[in-house]
Amino acid sequence: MRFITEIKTFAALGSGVIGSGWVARALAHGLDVVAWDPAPGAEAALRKRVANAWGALEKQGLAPGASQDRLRFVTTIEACVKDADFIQESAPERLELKLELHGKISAAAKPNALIGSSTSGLLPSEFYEGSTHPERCVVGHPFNPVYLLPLVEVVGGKNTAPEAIQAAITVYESLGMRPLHVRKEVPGFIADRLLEALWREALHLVNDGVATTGEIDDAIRFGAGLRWSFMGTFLTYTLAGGDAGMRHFMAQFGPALQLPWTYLPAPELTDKLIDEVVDGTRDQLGTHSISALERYRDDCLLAVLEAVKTTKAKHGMSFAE
Ligand SMILES: NC(=O)C1=CN([C@@H]2O[C@H](COP(=O)(O)OP(=O)(O)OC[C@H]3O[C@@H](n4cnc5c(N)ncnc54)[C@H](O)[C@@H]3O)[C@@H](O)[C@H]2O)C=CC1
Ligand SMILES: C[N+](C)(C)CC(=O)CC(=O)[O-]
Repeated sequence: MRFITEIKTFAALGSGVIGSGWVARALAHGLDVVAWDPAPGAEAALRKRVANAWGALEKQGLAPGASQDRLRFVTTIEACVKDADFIQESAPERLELKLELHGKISAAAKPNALIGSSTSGLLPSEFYEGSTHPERCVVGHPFNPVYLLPLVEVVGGKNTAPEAIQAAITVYESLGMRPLHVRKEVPGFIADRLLEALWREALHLVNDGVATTGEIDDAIRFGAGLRWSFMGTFLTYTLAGGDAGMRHFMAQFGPALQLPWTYLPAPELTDKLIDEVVDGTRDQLGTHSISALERYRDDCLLAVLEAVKTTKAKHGMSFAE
């Protein structure tokens, strides 16, 4: 089967935080977008989110013909997918819901149109179980905000054709993304395994009264967060080993891994902990609205992306390296 990789029409099912991010990215790349979401008021909410992202996308550079007017909102799954060249599902993270939804999506879609799911960690072999032509079904796990962050984890299930993985990578690249093929189908894939470990420890620190949510965020944003935008943990720690590199680093800091610094199992989400986290982040928000902070975040990300791109070029590297 030849899967469609030159896409003109992008279908988005589910238009919450992530679905609307996909819609904004696809529109900015000059595609026609058809969207469906069953919630009352979903179309207005989607158009508002896309409008809030558009300023950042204009600064980054729109493809010729890109326009918010090329978004069409429809009222059925079938109308959303029947003419689509590529389909991206961003529905709630519930296995039963995705299983049922993908049965309907895949039955109505063109047989060679690729189907991607934004799931953060559910297994494609499970939720594509009842799909028609499951060989074209993949996970394309993006990162928020989808319209700016390049990473997309591409994961196949037991029925996914290797050519479909390659074809999905081609499509995501055409949308300006940096696909990472997760070769083994494991819950949480790669990135969320890492992010969730950090998140668990952060919740323990709040629960144990060690730090507020704001202090924990400061511990990230003024330290490791700055270097993570251009260098990952393994290479960073190689440099931290000095001239002897990772071998010296392992000898010096490896034994500390045996000390009980981290808990890993998540704390119980008691009402008290939830209140502390919510109150802490409310203090951090201050008088800023979510959409104002989204625009601030987008401007910061554009600045970081541009700085990393320019600096890599100075060192003879491409952005994707
Ligand atoms: N929020 C995040 O940071 C990230 C979320 N994801 C994944 O993206 C997917 C969507 O998550 P969010 O956008 O955060 O959720 P959300 O709650 O913001 O949006 C979900 C949307 O799905 C709609 N919906 C409800 N039932 C539906 C159905 N049967 N079919 C289609 N749509 C339906 C809702 O009306 C809502 O607009 C999930 O699989 C999640 O794991 C992936 C990366 C990051
Ligand atoms: C919280 N989350 C697991 C849904 C986050 C992601 O999947 C990726 C992200 O954007 O951090």
